[in-house]
Amino acid sequence: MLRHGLQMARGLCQLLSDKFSVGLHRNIMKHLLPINATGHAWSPLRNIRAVTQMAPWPFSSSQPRDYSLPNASWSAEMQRLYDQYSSMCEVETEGSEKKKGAWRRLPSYNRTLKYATGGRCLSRMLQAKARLFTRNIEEQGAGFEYVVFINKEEKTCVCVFQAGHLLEGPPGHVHGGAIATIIDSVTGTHATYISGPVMTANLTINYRSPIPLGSVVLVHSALDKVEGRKTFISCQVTSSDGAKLHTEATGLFVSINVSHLFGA
Ligand SMILES: CCCCCCCCCCCCCCCC(=O)SCCNC(=O)CCNC(=O)[C@H](O)C(C)(C)COP(=O)(O)OP(=O)(O)OC[C@H]1O[C@@H](n2cnc3c(N)ncnc32)[C@H](O)[C@@H]1OP(=O)(O)O
Repeated sequence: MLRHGLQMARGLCQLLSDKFSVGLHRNIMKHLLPINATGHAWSPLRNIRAVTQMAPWPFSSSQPRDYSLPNASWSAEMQRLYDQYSSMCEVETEGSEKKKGAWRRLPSYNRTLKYATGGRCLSRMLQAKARLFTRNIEEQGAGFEYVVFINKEEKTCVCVFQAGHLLEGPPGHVHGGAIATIIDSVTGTHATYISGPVMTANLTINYRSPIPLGSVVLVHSALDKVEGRKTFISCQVTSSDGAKLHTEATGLFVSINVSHLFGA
């Protein structure tokens, strides 16, 4: 329980770390880290620094898998684009100095908030088996292979996405629902980075040209505006060279108090 709670906390804190105050972290951590290994209440403020800074993973011999890293199923084009954006990311150099780069790769894990109950108690079985929709297929390359990079200065995101054979809709092409899923994931992650915890209120999609199964495409996400609790994002899915437009979308994301996910 502790391991999975901390796993999500690490991802969420990395996502939010540049943007938000300790006050928001306090709210999130209250839900993510309710008890420690000895059953005593955590002090979120006292432990946030340890959680965000801990490395390597202290509670298990194996780190949780970061699905945004390359694997053997990635095509040469996927790898090329990963390398291209990675080369523009900030990197730790010797002596822990950071080389400045506008881009940052976002890590990705296959568990989401473990304690979210949807307003009622989930069974332990369901909690244990819950997996992030896009990261629930064990066979590498069969489903969603993707990595998201965020540009902190331009407030844009790019996702390099390779659609596997299980995402077929029309013969030889990607299912519209799978395209909607990757768009929701990228724009939702982007909105979370900009505004903190959000939920998708509206997603409008125009499918312009089919995406061949197995191909690599780019999902470009841009911030349109923030109005109070509403974050508006627009998105384009293009071929990897940018020449062909596959899909266009706009999304509205509404900021939520995390307790919204806990039935409060
Ligand atoms: C916790 C974070 C974890 C992060 C981890 C990150 C790592 C992992 C990344 C994975 C990334 C996956 C990203 C998937 C993201 C989902 O797929 S979320 C799932 C799908 N979405 C839902 O289930 C949402 C269901 N709907 C709701 O819960 C509620 O309707 C909402 C959206 C929270 C809004 O309810 P509310 O808080 O009561 O707000 P409400 O007062 O109704 O509306 C606020 C404003 O928005 C407007 N509005 C609301 N809905 C609409 C609408 N449909 N159209 C137009 N305007 C609207 C209202 O008119 C109002 O406007 P103003 O009057 O302020 O101008």
